[in-house]
Amino acid sequence: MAFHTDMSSYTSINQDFEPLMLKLRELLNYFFSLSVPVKLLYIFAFYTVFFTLIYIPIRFVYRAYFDPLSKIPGPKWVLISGSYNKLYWDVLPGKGYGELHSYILKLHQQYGHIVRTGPRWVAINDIELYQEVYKVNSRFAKNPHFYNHPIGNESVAELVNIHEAADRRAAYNPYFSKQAIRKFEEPIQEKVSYFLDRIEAVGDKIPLDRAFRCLMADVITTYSYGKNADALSHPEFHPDVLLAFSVALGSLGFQNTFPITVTCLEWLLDHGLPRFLLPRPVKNTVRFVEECRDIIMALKGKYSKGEKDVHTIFAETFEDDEKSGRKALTYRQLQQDAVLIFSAGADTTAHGLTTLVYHLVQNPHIEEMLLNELKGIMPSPTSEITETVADGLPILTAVIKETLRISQGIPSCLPRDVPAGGVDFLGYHLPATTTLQFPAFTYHNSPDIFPDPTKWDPTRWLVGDTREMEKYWIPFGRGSRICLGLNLAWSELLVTSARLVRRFEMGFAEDFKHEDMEWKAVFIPVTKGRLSIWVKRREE
Ligand code: HEM
Repeated sequence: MAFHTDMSSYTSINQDFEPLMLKLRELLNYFFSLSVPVKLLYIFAFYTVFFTLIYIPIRFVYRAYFDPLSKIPGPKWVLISGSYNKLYWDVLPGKGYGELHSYILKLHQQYGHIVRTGPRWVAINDIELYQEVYKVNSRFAKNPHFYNHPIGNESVAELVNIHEAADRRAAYNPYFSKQAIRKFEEPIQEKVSYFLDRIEAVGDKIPLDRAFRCLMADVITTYSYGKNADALSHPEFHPDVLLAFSVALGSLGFQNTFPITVTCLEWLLDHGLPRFLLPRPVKNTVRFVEECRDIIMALKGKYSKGEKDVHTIFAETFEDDEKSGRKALTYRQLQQDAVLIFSAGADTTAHGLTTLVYHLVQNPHIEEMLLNELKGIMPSPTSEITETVADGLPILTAVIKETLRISQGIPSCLPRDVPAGGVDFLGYHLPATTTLQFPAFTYHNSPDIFPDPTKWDPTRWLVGDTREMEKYWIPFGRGSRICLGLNLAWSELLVTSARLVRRFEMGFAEDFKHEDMEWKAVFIPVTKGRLSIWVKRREE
């Protein structure tokens, strides 16, 4: 069979393209003749136009209509860019900053129990599914993009590998059991006594939120490192160490989005960058991290010489554990855990106590109920109360539970990833690596479970069957990654609030403004301003 080719058509196509090719060649010649900066400018302009007019719109259409998650309801704007979402909620100052939890609550009210909140993010409002995801030995691991801050990505809280995390926690768990904390009661009582004396001496315009932070910092450092940070003796309750910690906390979103900046800073410091060139907050933060590291390394040195007289929760991490096969922690892991335990132990509990006093002052009838309960056990305003006794008091327990519900514990989303094989939730298939969000804020604000949910009302815990409320009460998280310091925090909350309320009448100071108690979620809740109060010792 013969093939007949019509060569004349090829010739005509070539002729059609010739002017175009010539134009293109001219353009290229022109481009190569430009200086380097102008060339770079052109490249930048080309990419900008390509990304905004072609890549982003095509990707958006795919995400909105063809992606496996596209059937899940939710607003469309969140699909434009995951990176932009991160900037909007965690980095850029503005309406969104620290408010993702409340946005998610609104989305549930609008779209239902499951809602798409980003290209790969799905938020869920269903307590049975929460329990499935946050259970002991769950297959849903912590999300590696969220739990990734250069200052802590090797710490126990940011370990995303389930087995590694279980191993590390096994080293710390014995120090955080109820019995272990009870053995430590004396130093807690001592520090609470000093705290009460200090605020009594100040009397008026006490920045109580800061004083609570100092108290918690002193407890956690004594408990963890066997070394008191001595924050409470600071005249304004604002020592450098806590200032540094606030800076580190405030920069978490930035660190997470631009980790390279911290890596560069570390590299520069290791290679001789003079400290005086750093702005004061950064300098303080660097010093804070280094101090935690030095304390922990000194302890390790002592332990390796057999001097084990100092109590430290790090004892099991200094050497290999032959029985379980666990390796000793590296220098960096130890440093990061030292920083983490300090930070996890100070601000969370302090924010809870701040919220407690803020509401108690506004609800004298609850204060009266609590005081009467306490008077039955603490005969004088300066009486102490043990954790064991305090733990059985119904009104005190109700006040703390309601406070942690309102103050949220950690309001951030604490995201978990769908494991290999995907899952079917609420009628939708969620493929592996979908990131699930279950902020406590959603559950603590369920109106069917907690009627009038924004109202601080401890009496709701005192009537009828509270089992359903307990299920929805998740300030410490649940499952294998539940708060490591839960028993310590509970003990601090009980003892501090009981002794504070028994000893003092309290009121807002003249300079206090309610708007100062508005908070944003910077991982944990951070209030806009100070809880400024006066205290007066109650009569015997
Ligand atoms: C009222 C006080 C506290 C609250 C509401 C609270 C809340 C939480 C929550 C919700 C988590 C889970 C985070 C996640 O899933 O990523 C957590 C983890 C953790 N908490 Fe607390 N916490 C408190 C006090 C403390 C204290 C006093 C310590 C002291 C050691 C502590 C140490 C930790 C650690 C190390 C983790 C990480 C555990 C892991 O990832 O396996 N917390 N906390």
